[in-house]
Amino acid sequence: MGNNTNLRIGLPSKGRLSDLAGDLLKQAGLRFRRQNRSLFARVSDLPVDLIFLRTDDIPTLCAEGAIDMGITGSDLVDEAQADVSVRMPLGVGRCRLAICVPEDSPAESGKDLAGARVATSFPNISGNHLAQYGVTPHLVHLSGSVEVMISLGIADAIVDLVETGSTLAANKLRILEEIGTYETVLIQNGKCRDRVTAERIVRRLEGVVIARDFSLLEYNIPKSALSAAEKITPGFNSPTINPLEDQDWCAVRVMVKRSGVIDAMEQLETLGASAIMETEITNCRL
Ligand SMILES: Nc1ncnc2c1ncn2[C@@H]1O[C@H](COP(=O)(O)OP(=O)(O)OP(=O)(O)O)[C@@H](O)[C@H]1O
Ligand SMILES: O=P(O)(O)OC[C@H]1O[C@H](OP(=O)(O)OP(=O)(O)O)[C@H](O)[C@@H]1O
Ligand SMILES: [Mg+2]
Repeated sequence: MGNNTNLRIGLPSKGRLSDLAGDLLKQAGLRFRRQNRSLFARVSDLPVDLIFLRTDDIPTLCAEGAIDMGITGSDLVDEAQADVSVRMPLGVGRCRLAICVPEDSPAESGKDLAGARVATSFPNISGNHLAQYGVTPHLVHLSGSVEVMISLGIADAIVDLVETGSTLAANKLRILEEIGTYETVLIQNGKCRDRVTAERIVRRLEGVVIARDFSLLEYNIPKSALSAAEKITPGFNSPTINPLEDQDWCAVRVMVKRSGVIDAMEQLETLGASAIMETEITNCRL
């Protein structure tokens, strides 16, 4: 282990969030090298140690103070009922938690699950969700491969994560009801060892997460159409507008949601804009 005063951040040691978390930190300028499967890495030039842990242990270990911050799924934070605060969503690892039943089940909602056997890795979330209907199912707590439990005869319904839905289709299951949507988050505990460094980490990650979500759009527009153009591209705060040699025109620089860039470009062109250019940004401070 490193120095006892260094900020400790817990990262998934394996699984689908492991690379996503490591890439985010690297893009945010944290330089580290994880020696083959080592559970610990020191960050260059910052008083930060990275501890590689199981994704589902990170909320509890953060609440207990073993780590000060962590990257994990918000589903796992809720399930662990851990006393941590979510500092920011990280824009990756989006998924839904759903109650699922066989395709040919007559059930119409979670209310129809009274007395049913429900297999899940999320007994707390599932139990609390069904309790709001006054339904207390028999919960079978498993750590994985939950979808197969209905055909094994262990369960009548399951509660599991759904992303594309292909695992459900392969097991001839359908969604009965969605419980919630989740994503990868940065968490922090209340007794953080080094708050100044923790804030620097939050600001750095914010820069990366916002940059991944936005593009920089530049275009020239007749001044007469400027206010209409500003409605299409209002910007993060407000657009930057510069004069052009032709006094009837101006140049605009503005942040635009990446998912809406093509649409915005088409609308601007229709308004009479020219030289419309999208630039990808990798990091920003707003
Ligand atoms: N399709 C998905 N299925 C499961 N989890 C997903 C999915 N998409 C995003 N996630 C997120 O990833 C978390 C699981 O991360 P984990 O590191 O355990 O990966 P894993 O690939 O499921 O590993 P394991 O092989 O141990 O099950 C979930 O809690 C959820 O937040
Ligand atoms: O909707 P989909 O895109 O099919 O994704 C959802 C599936 O992926 C996860 O399983 P995982 O691959 O983590 O296997 P596990 O059950 O061994 O954890 C999850 O538990 C679902 O089974
Ligand atoms: Mg899994």
